[in-house]
Amino acid sequence: MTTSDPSAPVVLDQVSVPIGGRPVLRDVDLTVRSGEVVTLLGPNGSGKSTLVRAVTGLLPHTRGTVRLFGTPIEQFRDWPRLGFVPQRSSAAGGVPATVREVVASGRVGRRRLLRPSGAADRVAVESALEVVGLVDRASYGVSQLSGGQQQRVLIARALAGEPDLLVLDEPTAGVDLPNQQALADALGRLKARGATILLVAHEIGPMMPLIDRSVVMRDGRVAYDGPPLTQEVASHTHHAHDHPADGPGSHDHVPHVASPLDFERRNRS
Ligand SMILES: Nc1ncnc2c1ncn2[C@@H]1O[C@H](COP(=O)(O)OP(=O)(O)OP(=O)(O)O)[C@@H](O)[C@H]1O
Repeated sequence: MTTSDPSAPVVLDQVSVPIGGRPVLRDVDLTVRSGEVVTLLGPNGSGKSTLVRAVTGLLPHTRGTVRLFGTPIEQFRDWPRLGFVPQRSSAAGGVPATVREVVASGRVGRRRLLRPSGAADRVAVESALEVVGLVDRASYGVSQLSGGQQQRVLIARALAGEPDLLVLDEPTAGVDLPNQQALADALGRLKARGATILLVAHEIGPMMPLIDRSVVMRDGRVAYDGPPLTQEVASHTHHAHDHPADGPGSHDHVPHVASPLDFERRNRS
C-alpha cells in the first residue's frame, strides 16, 4: 500500500531483504499509521519475521527505504520510541533475574547514561507489571513462570519503555487462552494511549477486536493489505503438510492462517 503520510510510524517503500544471498523480502510496500494496530499474517517462511526485523533495524535491507516516524532507518536515533517483543524463546535465558528486573531492563533506553532509576522508571515498571497482570509475581524468578507468563514478562518489558510503536513477533504462539486474553487487554490499553502496534500473529483469538488492518505475506511479498480478516477467516487454520504444493522446507510448527484467497479457494472446492 502506498502512503500519503511519510511521517507514519512505519513506512516501507519497495523494500527488499536478502538472507544468505537469497531474496527473502521482495519489493515490500507497507505503511502503519499512527495509532493503528496491524497484524501480519501468512504461512511459515513467508517473511513475516524478516519484515519485523527489518523494521526494528536488526536486519539490513538492500533495496528500497524503511522509515520510522518519518526518518530513514539509517538516520533514526530515537530507539526508545520503539518496543520490540521478539519471537518467543525464553525470557529467562538462564539468567536468574526476577520478573521486576527483566521488566525494569525495558527502561534502559529511557534513562540517561549512568543515572540510577528514578520515580518515573519505577512507576512505568509497576504500571507495566499491572497491565500484564504480574504484580503478584514481580519478585519471582522468571524461570519459575510458565511459558505464557514469561511471554507477558517480555511484553511488560517492552511496555515499560512506553513505546510509541510496539512490534511483536508471534506473542501468542503456544500461549493458552487466559494468557492470550491478558495480552489482548494489555495491547488494548496501549492502543487506548495512542500507541501504534505491528503484530505478527498466527493465533488472533481475543486480539481480533483491536485489529484495524491485516497484511498477509506470501513468498516475501505482500499478498493482501486491507480490512482485518474476520474471525472466521483468521481462525480458519491449516497445516502446511495439508498442502504439498507449499513444497519442501515449509514445514509448519503451528496452525496458521494463509491468505484470504486460500480461504476462498478452499471453500469453493
Ligand atoms: N537466519 C536465516 N538464515 C537463513 N535463512 C533464513 C534466516 N532467517 C530466515 N530465513 C529464511 O527466510 C524465509 C522467511 O523467514 P521468516 O522467519 O521471515 O518467515 P516467517 O513468515 O516469519 O515464518 P514463521 O511463521 O515460521 O516464523 C524463510 O524461508 C527462512 O527459511
